[in-house]
Order: sequence, then structure tokens, then C-alpha cells
Amino acid sequence: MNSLYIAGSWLAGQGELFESRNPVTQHVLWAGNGATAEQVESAVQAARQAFPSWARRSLEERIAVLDAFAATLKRRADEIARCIGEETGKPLWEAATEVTSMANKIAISVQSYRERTGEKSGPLGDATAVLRHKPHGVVAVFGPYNFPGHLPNGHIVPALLAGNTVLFKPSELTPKVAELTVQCWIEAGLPAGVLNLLQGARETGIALAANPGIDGLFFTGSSRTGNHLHQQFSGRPDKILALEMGGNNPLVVDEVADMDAAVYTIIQSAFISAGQRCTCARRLLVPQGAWGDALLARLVAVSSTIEVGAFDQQPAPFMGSVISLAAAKALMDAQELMLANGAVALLEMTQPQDQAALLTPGIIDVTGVTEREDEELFGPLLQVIRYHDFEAAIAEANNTQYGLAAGLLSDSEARYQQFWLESRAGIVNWNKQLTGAASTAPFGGVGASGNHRASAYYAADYCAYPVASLETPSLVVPATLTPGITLI
Ligand SMILES: NC(=O)C1=CN([C@@H]2O[C@H](COP(=O)(O)OP(=O)(O)OC[C@H]3O[C@@H](n4cnc5c(N)ncnc54)[C@H](O)[C@@H]3O)[C@@H](O)[C@H]2O)C=CC1
Ligand SMILES: O=C(O)CCC(=O)N[C@@H](CCC(=O)O)C(=O)O
Repeated sequence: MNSLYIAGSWLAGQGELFESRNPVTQHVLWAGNGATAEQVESAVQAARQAFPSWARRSLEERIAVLDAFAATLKRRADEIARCIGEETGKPLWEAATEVTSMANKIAISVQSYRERTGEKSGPLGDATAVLRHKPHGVVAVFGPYNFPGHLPNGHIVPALLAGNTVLFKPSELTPKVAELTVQCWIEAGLPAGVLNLLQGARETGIALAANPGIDGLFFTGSSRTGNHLHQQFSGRPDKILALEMGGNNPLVVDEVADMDAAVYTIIQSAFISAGQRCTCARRLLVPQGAWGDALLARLVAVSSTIEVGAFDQQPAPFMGSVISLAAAKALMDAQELMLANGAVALLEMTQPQDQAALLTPGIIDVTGVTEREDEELFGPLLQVIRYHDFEAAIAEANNTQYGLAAGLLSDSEARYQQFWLESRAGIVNWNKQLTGAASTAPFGGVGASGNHRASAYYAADYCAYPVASLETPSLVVPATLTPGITLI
């Protein structure tokens, strides 16, 4: 099978054979070989060769190709949504929203490019000061599996718009979505070599990140891999590295008037995408006492009725599967370990069928666990921590190495102001679910969640560098000379 797309041609990978499966039926959806280091090198060469003419095209010409891509996505939306649903396990309704986000990314990126990296000029003395932006060159894009279309797209679109050429290394768990996305780019008329697809697992990723021919790397994935890349790029200030990583996100609940609204918002924060969003609430901070007890009882009652099912099940489930049987097992093991360490299951996460990666929502009270691991558990497992007062809740919310998203459900604006001031995260929400960040806003975290290169609306910033020019059409001697110089 021709799994790689290099210099405008599909060709077979010569690396390791791998496959992707429907996480519920285990049916094989895609199989192919990954790219070897030599094939990575030939893709880098292709991207290098394609770079000058792509970068020299006018912005309007590049936008025309991007617009054609958006039109292709819209025309093939059902097919792409089905492919996403089948490969990730997310329900079709949710996969459809992913395709919509992909198509919307084009106009938003154009607006952001013009606003953040556009051209500006004004008089400065007897010259004109001009600010323009240039692309970095050849950049690598690494994608995660949870949004196999939308999140790589969030790097690829602004990178191409700015005039870079791209090497796309998708998650090895979602090669089919990546292949379909590249087909859409080809259909849109993207010239050969401008976008190259390097399928493969870790070894391909390692070869690409280590290739000296890349000018930058834009990564969305786990903190562990991101950290590794950060170390690998240390001492390389010439290369741009943008890291979007995970979180251990807190959602603090105050005693609110509308308990059902709180329950609904908690469920949307913790269990959408089967808990596989980097913005998902992982830690729910609930006040001690009768109101907190009642909230948890209601949360458990409603969560236990959540429909979990295959991506195409009708009527549609709220939650699909997690990405793989291996991921399901790791989550079940993590829950078992927490329970062994003194956590109390309010609603135990279960895996109803051994051979399907479907998990039911889990809610675990970890208040009594003294050594709580500050790790992201990427699935439908919410940890509850009871707090005594609001100050203690904020302290607990900040008790993490991560800093992606933090939220407060409260009827008090004063408390929100305090929470906003004292919490440390790139997304801080009030009475809104933690998930579902807007593409029209910057998206990124602090601490172990990122390296201060926010994506989404601010992706334009890491896709181009500013060039400041002082310009005047003719060279003249200044009216006043600097002391010590005489023009005889
Ligand atoms: N902050 C954000 O914007 C987002 C963060 N994420 C995070 O992504 C994670 C889930 O995605 P995964 O695919 O599991 O992430 P991952 O880190 O396992 O993989 C991401 C990519 O890196 C590659 N890779 C793995 N090890 C590598 C190495 N040593 N060198 C080079 N490449 C390597 C993989 O093949 C894949 O293409 C979660 O932790 C989640 O929080 C997911 C979505 C958004
Ligand atoms: O990148 C964008 O355009 C906006 C950010 C975004 O879509 N965030 C999503 C997904 C993040 C994830 O979990 O991977 C969200 O906030 O739900």
C-alpha cells in the first residue's frame, strides 16, 4: 500500500508495518508501512525544493488554494466525519463538528494572519518603517489521535498560509484520517512537495524531529513526548518549536443555585470525547458538606445514564470509545491503582466488553489519597477532591505541574475575579464547560502544558517571523552629519 505522499507522489513506506483498527469492532481500517529515516530525508528535500515558489506566491494565491481545501472539506464532510468516527471511536455527531472546525479554520487563519502577521508601515524620519513577515521554511507538524483532522489542521493551515512547506507526521493511531485529509489537499490543487505525508510510529517521528533540514516543529500531543522534543531542540535557537501538550485540569464548583446546570457542565467538561480532550476536567473540586454531597449524588445519577456506544450507533450515544484497547486497559489499571491507594469509587468506570474500547464514565473520590499522582489520565475518569474553603480550592486547583485549562462554576463574580487572578492556566472559564475552546481565541497552556507558543488564533505567530525594514528609494547624505565625520 502506498502510505506516504512525498513530492506529489504516493509511495510505499519502507519502515515498520502498522495498522489502525476500529476501536470497538477491532476491524482493520488501514494498514501500511511507516517512513524510514531515508524517506523522511527525501520528503525534507521535496519540501525544501517546493519552498521558494510556494513562499513567493502572493498571499491571495495561497489563500485561493486554502479556500479550495475548505470547499473540498465541506463537499466531502460526511465521508470525512465517518472516517474520523470509525478510526477514533467518537460519535458521528461529534466527528461532524470536527470537520466543521477544520473548514472554519481557513477563514479564521486568514483573519489571524492579516491581524497578527500582516504588513504595516509608517514614516520614520526620512524613511519608511515597514513590518513584514516571512515563513520559516520547512516545518514538521506532529498530530495527536484525539482530533486527527482538526488539530494537525490547526498547524498545517496557518503554516501553509504563511508560506512554509510542511512535513505532516500524523498519529500512528489515525493514519486513515490523515490520508484522507491529504487527498483533500491534493484535490484543492496544492502543488507537489508543499505538503508531504510521513506515516509511521515513534521511529518515524524520531527521524523527522532529528532531521537537520527542518526549520521548525509544531507539535500537539502528550507532555512526555513534548518534553522529549524540547530537550532535543535545546541549544537550537535557530529552530522554532511550538508545543501544545496535556493538562490535569481543575474544575472548581462553588455552591450554585442551579445544581442541574452544574451537573450538565461538569459532564460536558469531563466526559465529552470519552474524556479524550486535552481541555477535559480531570479534577473536580467540590465543597465539603451537604450541598457538595447532593451535587455528587446528582452527578453520579446523571452520569450513570450517559449513553456510551459505537461511533455509528443509533440513537447516537454521548460518548464513543477511547482510542484503543491498550488505552482502555491503561485507564482501567489507573483506576484500580487509585482505588488500591485509598480512593473511593462514586461511580466505577467499567469496560463492558473485553474486546471493545468502550468505557463507562468513572467518578472517583481521591480526597483521602495522600500521594496523588499529577498525571493526565486521558479518558472518562474524573477525580473528585473535596475542599474546605475557597482559598483551599484555588490552592488545590493550582496544585499541578500543568496549566492548560481551569474553570469555576459559581454565582459569585467576586469569586470568579479571585479565581481568574490566582489560577495559573492558559484557559480560565467561568460557568462554561472547560472543553470546546474557540478557534478565534489563542489556545495554549503554561507549565508542563506548553512552551509559550499558543496555537489556534495565535498560531500565526509561530508560523512566520517578523522582518523590520527601514526603506527609502534613494540614498542621500543626511542634513546633519554625526560628529567626527567630514565628507570632503
Ligand atoms: N494542548 C493541546 O492542544 C492538545 C494536547 N493533546 C495531548 O495529546 C495527548 C494525546 O495524543 P497522543 O497522540 O497520545 O500524543 P503522543 O505524544 O503519544 O504522540 C503525538 C505524536 O508524537 C509522535 N511521537 C511519539 N514519541 C515521539 C518521539 N520520541 N519523537 C518524536 N515523535 C514522537 C507520535 O507518533 C505522534 O505523531 C494527550 O496527552 C493530550 O492532552 C491533545 C490534543 C490537544
Ligand atoms: O485549535 C483550535 O482551533 C481551538 C482549540 C480546540 O479546538 N480545542 C478543543 C480540543 C482540544 C483537545 O482536546 O485536543 C477543545 O478545547 O475542546
